[in-house]
Amino acid sequence: ESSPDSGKGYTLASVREALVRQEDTIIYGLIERAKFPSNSHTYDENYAEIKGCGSLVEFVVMNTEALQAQAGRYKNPEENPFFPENLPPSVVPSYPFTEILHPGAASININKSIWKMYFQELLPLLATSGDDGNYAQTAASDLSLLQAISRRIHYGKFVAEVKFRDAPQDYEPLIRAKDREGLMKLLTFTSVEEEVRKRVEKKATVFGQEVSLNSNNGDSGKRKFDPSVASQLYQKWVIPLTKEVQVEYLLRRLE
Ligand SMILES: O=C(O)C(=O)C[C@]1(C(=O)O)C=C[C@@H](O)C=C1
Repeated sequence: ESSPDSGKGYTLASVREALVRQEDTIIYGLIERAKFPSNSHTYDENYAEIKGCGSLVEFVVMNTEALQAQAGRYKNPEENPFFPENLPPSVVPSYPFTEILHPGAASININKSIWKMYFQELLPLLATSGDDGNYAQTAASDLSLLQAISRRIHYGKFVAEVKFRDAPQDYEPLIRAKDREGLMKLLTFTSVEEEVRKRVEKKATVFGQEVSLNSNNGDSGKRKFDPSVASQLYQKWVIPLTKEVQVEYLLRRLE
């Protein structure tokens, strides 16, 4: 058995609880990004003219990640950088994070796909067209939302680990056969996915409403963003990519 045997506190129920809490962070992130219009200069390589960085958002993300790496962010196995190349080492004392994951987990980082999805698919649904000049703030809100989405998707590593520990006899033959389809089927719980999508849409509706003290006005019906964007995000990208991470993790689990 090559796996670390610590991490007994992790159960399928506890990792699902963590996923539920992360929904809040993602929805707040959507609300914060929706506060700004599209601000296309943030993403325009010809606008920023920053050497070696491309667009302003890349400049902000690369430099923020470098600073956060020094402050120890990526010592936590839940965190995965968007630009892992040339990150400076941590300058702070290390914390003994529970080593529940198989070492192969470190080689899984699908942030390139998440980045593409975010800018090509999600942002056009979320941001209304316009320009208010707040490019730095826009880039900062993109980064914190990207980090929340990335953390959730890569949390699939933890989900896969507890599923494997709960039923190694079911997973091992599929892993040895490199049977991606079989693994995908075994780790899928359709009814749980349905619950996740419904809860996310409900949270997006509740968190996104205008709160008024004047009870006569009641709910003005004004929304901070379209709740269906949150459910689409989960249905089309977050859940499928979390499952992809689980398959990738399981394929490395017996190495
Ligand atoms: O809760 C699980 O079992 C997960 O694997 C997480 C998740 C999700 O991404 O929300 C993914 C696959 C399952 O079909 C159900 C839900």
